[in-house]
Amino acid sequence: MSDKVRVFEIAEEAGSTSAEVMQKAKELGIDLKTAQATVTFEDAEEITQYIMTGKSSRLKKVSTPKIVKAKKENIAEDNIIESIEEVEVEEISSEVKPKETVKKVEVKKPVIAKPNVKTQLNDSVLDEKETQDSQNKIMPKRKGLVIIKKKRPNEEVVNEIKIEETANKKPLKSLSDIFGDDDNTASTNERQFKSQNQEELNRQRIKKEKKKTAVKAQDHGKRLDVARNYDEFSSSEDSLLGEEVVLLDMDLSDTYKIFDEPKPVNTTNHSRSSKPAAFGNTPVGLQRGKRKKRVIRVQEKLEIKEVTIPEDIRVYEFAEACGKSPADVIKVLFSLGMMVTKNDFLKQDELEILGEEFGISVTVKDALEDVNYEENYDEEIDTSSFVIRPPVVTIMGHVDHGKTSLLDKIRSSKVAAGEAGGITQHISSYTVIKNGQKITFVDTPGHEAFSSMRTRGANVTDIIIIVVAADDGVKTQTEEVISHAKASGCPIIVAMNKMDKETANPDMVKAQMAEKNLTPVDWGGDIEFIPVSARTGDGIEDLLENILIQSELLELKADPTAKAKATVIESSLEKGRGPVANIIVQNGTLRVGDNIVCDTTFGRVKAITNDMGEIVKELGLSETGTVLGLNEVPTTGSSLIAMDSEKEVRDIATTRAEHARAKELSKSTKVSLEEMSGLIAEGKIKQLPVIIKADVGGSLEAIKGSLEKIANDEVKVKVVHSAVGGITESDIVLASASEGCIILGFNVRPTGAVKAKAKADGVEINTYSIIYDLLDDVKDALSGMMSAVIREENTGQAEVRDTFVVPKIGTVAGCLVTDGKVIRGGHARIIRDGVVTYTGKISSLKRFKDDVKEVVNGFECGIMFEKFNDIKVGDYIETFIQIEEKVSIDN
Ligand SMILES: Nc1nc2c(ncn2[C@@H]2O[C@H](COP(=O)(O)OP(=O)(O)OP(=O)(O)O)[C@@H](O)[C@H]2O)c(=O)[nH]1
Repeated sequence: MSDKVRVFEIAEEAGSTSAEVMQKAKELGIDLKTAQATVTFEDAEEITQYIMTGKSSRLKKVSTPKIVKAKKENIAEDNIIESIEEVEVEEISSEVKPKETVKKVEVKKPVIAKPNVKTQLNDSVLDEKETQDSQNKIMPKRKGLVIIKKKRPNEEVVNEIKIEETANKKPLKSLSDIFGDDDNTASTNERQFKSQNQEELNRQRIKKEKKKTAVKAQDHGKRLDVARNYDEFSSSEDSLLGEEVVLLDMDLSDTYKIFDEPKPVNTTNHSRSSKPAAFGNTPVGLQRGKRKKRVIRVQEKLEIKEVTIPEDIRVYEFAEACGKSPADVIKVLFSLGMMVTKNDFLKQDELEILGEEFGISVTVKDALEDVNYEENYDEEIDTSSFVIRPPVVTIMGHVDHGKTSLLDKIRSSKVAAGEAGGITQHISSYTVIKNGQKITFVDTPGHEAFSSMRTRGANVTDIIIIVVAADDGVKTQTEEVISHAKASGCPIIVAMNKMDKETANPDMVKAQMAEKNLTPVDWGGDIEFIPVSARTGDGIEDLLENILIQSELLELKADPTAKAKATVIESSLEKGRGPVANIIVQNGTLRVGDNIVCDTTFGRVKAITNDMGEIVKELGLSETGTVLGLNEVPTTGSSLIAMDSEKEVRDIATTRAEHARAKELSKSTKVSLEEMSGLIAEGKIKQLPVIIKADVGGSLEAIKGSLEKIANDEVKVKVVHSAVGGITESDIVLASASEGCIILGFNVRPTGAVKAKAKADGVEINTYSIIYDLLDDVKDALSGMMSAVIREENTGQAEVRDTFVVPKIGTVAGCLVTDGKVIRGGHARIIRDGVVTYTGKISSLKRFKDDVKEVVNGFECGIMFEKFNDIKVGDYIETFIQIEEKVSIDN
C-alpha cells in the first residue's frame, strides 16, 4: 500500500481542482507545487477534509475565528429570495474563511403560484469550487438534509448547470478506493459513500444532490437525515430509487437530464412510475415506489412448483395458476410454433410443454372426478346379494333383413307393420318370456344413419344377434354390425332370416360370415348360425333356446335389492308427459319416487311404464320400460342411477351440466391453426342452415349425423339448432334470424299457430316420417345450391385460307369449314402449330357480304373474332358452344 497521494487524486476525491487542492494545502501549511506532487496519506486526508468541510485541526494555528455572513439581498415580495443568511459557524475555532468564500448564494424559494420568479444568481454559484465552499459554511449548522417539497421552476437553471458539470467530471473515487484505507480515516461524507459501496457514478450523483440540497438547506423546516437516508437506500437493491429521494425537489426536466446522461445501465428493477413520481412530486411518490417494490418481492417468493388444473383450461387461467403472465405462456408456445391467444384452451401436449418449460409439475384433474356417479355406484355394488338376471339381447343387421319382423314374431305382435315405411327408426326394447325365463330384446335400426344407436345397443347388451337375410347375404351394415359386435366382446348368434324364401341360401351366408371371422359351429367355428323365418316362425324356438344357453354360460348376475342403475337407450320429449327416458335396468330395482340422476339431468321418478305400455310401480333386473320425472331430456346412452337424496342428484346433475356447458363453449373457441385456415376457406362454401326437431333423441342424432355427412367442396349443411320435441315458435324465430334456414321435423308436426308464424315469417317447415325422404330432400336442396357445371361441346372446325385487313374494323379470316359447322356468336379457339393462341368469341360470320348464323362443312366464310386480329393463314379454328349443366350432390 502506497502512502503517497498525488494532488490530482485528492482533487478527484474531493470533487475539486488540483489548483484548489494546492491552495488549500497551502493554507494548511503544506507546500505543493504541481498537480503531480505527492503528499502523505494523512496530509491528503486533511486536505480533503478541509476542502469538503472547511475544517481542519491544523488551521488552529493559522486561522482566526470569524463569522461568516451571507447577505440578504433582493427579497422581493413576489420572489422570496432565500439566502444563505447569517450562517454562524458554531465551531468558530475550526472555521476558516478562505478569501474567495465570501459570497452570496441566492436561490429563490419555490413560489408555485407565481412561477416567473427571478433568480438572482451570483455567477460564482456556477463555479463548483465556490459552491462547495458555500456548502462548507452551511454544513456545520445543518443537521440533516432538508427535503424541499415543491418544485422550483427557476432553480432548474442552477440544477441543470450543476448536473452537467458533475456529469462531465470523471467518476469520483473514494479515499479508501485510492488509498485502500478503512473508514476511520475517511471524512464523514466519504464514510457515507464507502458504506454504500455503490457504483462510482451513483456516488457522483449522490454527491451532486448533496451539494444541491445543501444550498437549499435553510429553505424549509422539513428535515431528513442525509446519512440515514443514504444508508437506507444504499442497503436496498434499488440504489437509484434512493437517489430519487434526494432529488425530490427536482423538476422533471432534471430527471430526464440525469437519465439522458451516458451512464451505466441501472440493472435494478425500476418501476416506470417511480421516476417521475419520485422526482417531480412529494414523498407520496416515494411511498408508492417503495410499496410497489415490496409487492414484487412477495411475488418472487411465491414460486409455484406444482399446479393442479382442470382438463379444459385457457391460457390466461393457466398463467394465473402458475403465477406467470399470459404473455409468458404465449411466448413459450409461440417459440414452438404454436399460435394461441390468451383465451384459447390448452391441449394436453401444450400443458406438458409449458410445465416442463416453467419447471412446474402440472396435474390435470378430471373435472368430473367428484361427480362421477357411475364409477361411485360401481364401486359400491354388493356382490353378496347377486342373483341370476335375464340376458339383454340386441338384434342388429342390415336394413330390411327382418330384425323387427323377427322380434315381432317373438313377441307375437305386429310392431313392424306399425312403423313408418316399415323401417326401424329408433331403438325398441321388449322383454319376452321363454320357458319361464325372461329375455330382453333391443331392436336397433339397420340404416347407416343409426350407427351410434347400434353402438349404444351393443354397449348395454349381453348377447348380440346378427340378422342376415338368407336371400341377400352380408351387406354393408352387416359388416358394420359385425365390427360393433366384435368390439363389444359379447357372444354372437347369427340368425339367417327369410329362410322361407326360395332364394334363401344359408351356405352363402355362412361362407360370407366365415370370411369375416365368424365361423359357424358346424364348420368348426364357435358361432351359432340359426336358420329362421320371421314370416313363418320357423327356427325361432331354436333361436331363443340358444340365447338362454349363451346366457347361462355368461352367468349374468346382479343385485335386485340395490338402488337402480339403468342405461337410457332412447329419450324423447312428450307432450303432457315431459322428458321420457326409455331404459334398461342393469342393476337393482327402479321404483316410482326414486331420486334419479342421469348425466346432466335429474329428477324424481314420477311414473314407470313397462315394455307393454302398462303403468308399473317398478322395473327389475334387465327389464325395460320408460321413466317419467327427469327435468330434461337425457342423452341417450347415459347411465341413470337412483340415489338417496334429492340434493345429491341435483348437485351431481348441475355440476355435470355446468361442465358440459363449459365444454361446449370451449369447443366453439378452441380453434387450431388448421381449423382456422379451414374456416377461412369455408367462406367459399355455401351452407344450408337447418333446424332439426325430432320425436326421439336417437333419431335426432342419426339425422344430424347423416346431414353433416352430406357435404362437398362447395356446399354443406349447417345445423343451426337441433332438439327433441315439437316445432315451436322460438324455432321459427331462430330460423328467420338465419338467412335461408329451413326447419326439418322428424315425426313431429307444427301446430296451427306455429304454421301461421312460419308463413308470416317466410320460414319453410318440412316434416318427415321416413329418414330417407328427409335426407333426399336435403340433398336436393344442396344440389340446387351448387353451381352449374359448364360443359363444352365442339360444333365444328374451319381452316384459315386467307386473311383480309379491313381498315378500322380488323382482320377477317377467309376460312373453309372442314368439320361440323361454325356458328355466329359461338366460341372459338385458334390453333396455330398445335398451340391454342386465342380463345374467345366469333363476332362476325359472313358468307360473301352477307351476315349468316352458321356455315356448314364444305363452305367458305369470313370470320372475325372479338378483340383479336392476329390471324394467320394456316391457323385452325375450332368452334364450340358452352352448355350449363346442373349437378347433384351425389355426383
Ligand atoms: N319372406 C320373408 N319376408 C320377411 C321375413 N322377415 C322380414 N321380412 C320382410 O322384410 C321386410 C323388412 O322387414 P323388417 O322387419 O322391417 O326389417 P328390419 O331389418 O327390421 O328393417 P329396418 O328396421 O329398416 O332395419 C318386411 O317387408 C318384412 O315383411 C321373412 O322371414 N321372410
